[in-house]
Amino acid sequence: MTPKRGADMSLLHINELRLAMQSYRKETEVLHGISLTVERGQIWGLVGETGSGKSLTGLSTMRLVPSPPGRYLGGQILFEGEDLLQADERRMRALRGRRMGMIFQDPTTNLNPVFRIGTQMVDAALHAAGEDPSLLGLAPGAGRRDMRRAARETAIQMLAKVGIPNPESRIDDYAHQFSGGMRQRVLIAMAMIGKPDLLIADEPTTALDVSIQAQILRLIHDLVLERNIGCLLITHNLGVVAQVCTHVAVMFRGRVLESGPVAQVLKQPEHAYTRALMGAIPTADTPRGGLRGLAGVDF
Ligand SMILES: Nc1ncnc2c1ncn2[C@@H]1O[C@H](COP(=O)(O)OP(=O)(O)OP(=O)(O)O)[C@@H](O)[C@H]1O
Repeated sequence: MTPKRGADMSLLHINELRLAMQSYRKETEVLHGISLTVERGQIWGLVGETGSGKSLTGLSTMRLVPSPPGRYLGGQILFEGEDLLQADERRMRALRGRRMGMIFQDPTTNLNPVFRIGTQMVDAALHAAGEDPSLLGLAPGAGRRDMRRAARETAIQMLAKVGIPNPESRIDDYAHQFSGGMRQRVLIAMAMIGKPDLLIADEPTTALDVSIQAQILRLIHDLVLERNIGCLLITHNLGVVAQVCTHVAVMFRGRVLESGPVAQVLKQPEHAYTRALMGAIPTADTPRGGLRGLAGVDF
């Protein structure tokens, strides 16, 4: 389907998105009209406490919320003007891995333990290239074998890019042979191999040691800006937002409370909830046990 041009050609424009989830005998609205616009070169932090709807917003963008239990009640998800709520599964499969990449919290659940890293990356690169050899730097008419070879070459380059030492030999290792931080780098390489225009990262560093977290966030930041793509970074940690994001949307109970450039929102938060989240960022001066909890606070 050719996207309709005109109305909104932002990279991603989520417009008044409403989603309900069915759970035992009852349907509950969980996203109450989310609006958000992501342009190239922007890293949007989606921040908020657990259950505020961050992951469902990210998953909706990739149309990965299963239905049932999910049901969209209204709104649009415009990807370069094409409404993904109207797209069929075939169209979404073509977009995922090619135009959109996703990184999840726990790399172990997203890397298949049975296959070598290289096999999974080559498959991802071939999926992204589809029938078009030029996407792997090959001339038209290149055969499957040439495409495989080029895909492996691309995978090695991508592993080098995300900082895996000796990628020519490490590509033939299995996921369990990598440390947690290295696995997350491999997952980033896999998400980026199809040269996506939009990257969605859901708590990509939560499972990692603090020292490794900063490196991985820096890597995502640099890749997004270098390739001039857009990124949605889902986190419950406003400190992460302050570290790498250009923009932030603060979510609370299925709504965006406030959004805008990070410098602006963090400097002059309009909402008490944002101020409370900021109070939860540890600083060098924070005494042990001195962080304020937000549980039970009603905004
Ligand atoms: N499969 C599901 N069935 C029913 N309700 C769900 C389902 N998945 C999520 N929800 C509900 O939707 C709301 C938003 O969930 P979501 O996972 O998007 O929150 P989140 O902000 O990403 O939280 P977390 O930081 O814990 O991942 C929550 O109230 C959650 O209970």
